[in-house]
Amino acid sequence: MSTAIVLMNLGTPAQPSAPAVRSFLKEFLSDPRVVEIPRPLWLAILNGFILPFRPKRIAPAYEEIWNRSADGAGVEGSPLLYYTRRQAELLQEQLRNSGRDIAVEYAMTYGEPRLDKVIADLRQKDYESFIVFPLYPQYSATTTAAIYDQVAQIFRKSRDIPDISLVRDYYHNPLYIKSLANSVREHWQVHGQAEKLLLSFHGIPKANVDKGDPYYRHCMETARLLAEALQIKENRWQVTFQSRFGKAEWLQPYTDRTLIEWGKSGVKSVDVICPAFSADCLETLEEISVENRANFIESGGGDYRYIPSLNLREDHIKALAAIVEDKLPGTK
Ligand SMILES: C=CC1=C(C)c2cc3[nH]c(cc4nc(cc5[nH]c(cc1n2)c(C)c5CCC(=O)O)C(CCC(=O)O)=C4C)c(C)c3C=C
Ligand SMILES: [Fe+2]
Ligand SMILES: [Fe+2]
Repeated sequence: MSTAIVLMNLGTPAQPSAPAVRSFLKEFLSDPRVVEIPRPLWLAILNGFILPFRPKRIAPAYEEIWNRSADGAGVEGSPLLYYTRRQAELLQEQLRNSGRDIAVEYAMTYGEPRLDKVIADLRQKDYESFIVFPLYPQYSATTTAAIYDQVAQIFRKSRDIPDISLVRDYYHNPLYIKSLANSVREHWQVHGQAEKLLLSFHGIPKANVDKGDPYYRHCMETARLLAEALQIKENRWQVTFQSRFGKAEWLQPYTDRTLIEWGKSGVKSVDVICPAFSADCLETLEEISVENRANFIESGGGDYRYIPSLNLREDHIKALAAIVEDKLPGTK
């Protein structure tokens, strides 16, 4: 039976323009998995207060990061899309090198390429078995479950459903942790070790965790495993949560406030890593590398150094290959 893998990430606007950002945000923020406010109220807020203003404010930030991939490839487009496409190509190569002739494609939860289209194309080519692999190491209903919903929706009307499996999370995978640890050590070799290591995860509303989303636990466990691999003392690292959206309380402590406090209290240097992002994107290249750098330095902090996402690192691709191998028919 021929198996195909579909790597998935969140999605990104087609262009760094206000209309393209608006259509991306409309699709993304209309998903009830992403925002759990009662539908009629939320749609009124989204259409009346968010979509008329946010795209104009965010489009210049997308314009800033467009093309800015860490490997300097200068490929036109969104870094998230670029990295996901290259991750798929490299994962296919990696699997071929270990004797597995498997197709690896990619899709986005919102925007293009769409999962339904990618799966339909693969079925046309006679693939009968699929592994859908969300590139979110830590599970959250806001991200991973949204992909599960799409998979269920795609096959809702099929009589003959293919063999399909999904990767739920991989925050505890030893090769993922090793790859994070290697990236920090390599960064230290070049820049030296900063006074603090900040592990900034994308936030979600606190209420989601209170209602049972395991995301917070997955983030804390990722941090513990990484600190253990790096053998750093507890007072040298801190977990924070970034990208707060709206007025409700999100997971704390917040990245921006922590960096401002550290700046004010005279922290001389900080290394920042974002373990929830398998690829650099707006949230790392702009919010972390630009906005939060300014927060730290303008409040009196010293050196601010961003450690890139795992992106196309060889050890990252090997970790992804090992996770896939565990899911392949006959191996588990
Ligand atoms: C509104 C609620 C949001 C939740 C919940 C959320 C969870 C969440 N998101 C990611 C990963 C990414 N988010 C990205 C951008 C982004 N996220 C939100 C909102 C929520 N995210 C918005 C509105 C945006 C768009 C930018 C903006 O308007 O501020 C991205 C980057 C996309 C890109 O084009 O580069 C990623 C990746 C995770 C992992 C997560 C929960 C765990
Ligand atoms: Fe997000
Ligand atoms: Fe953001």
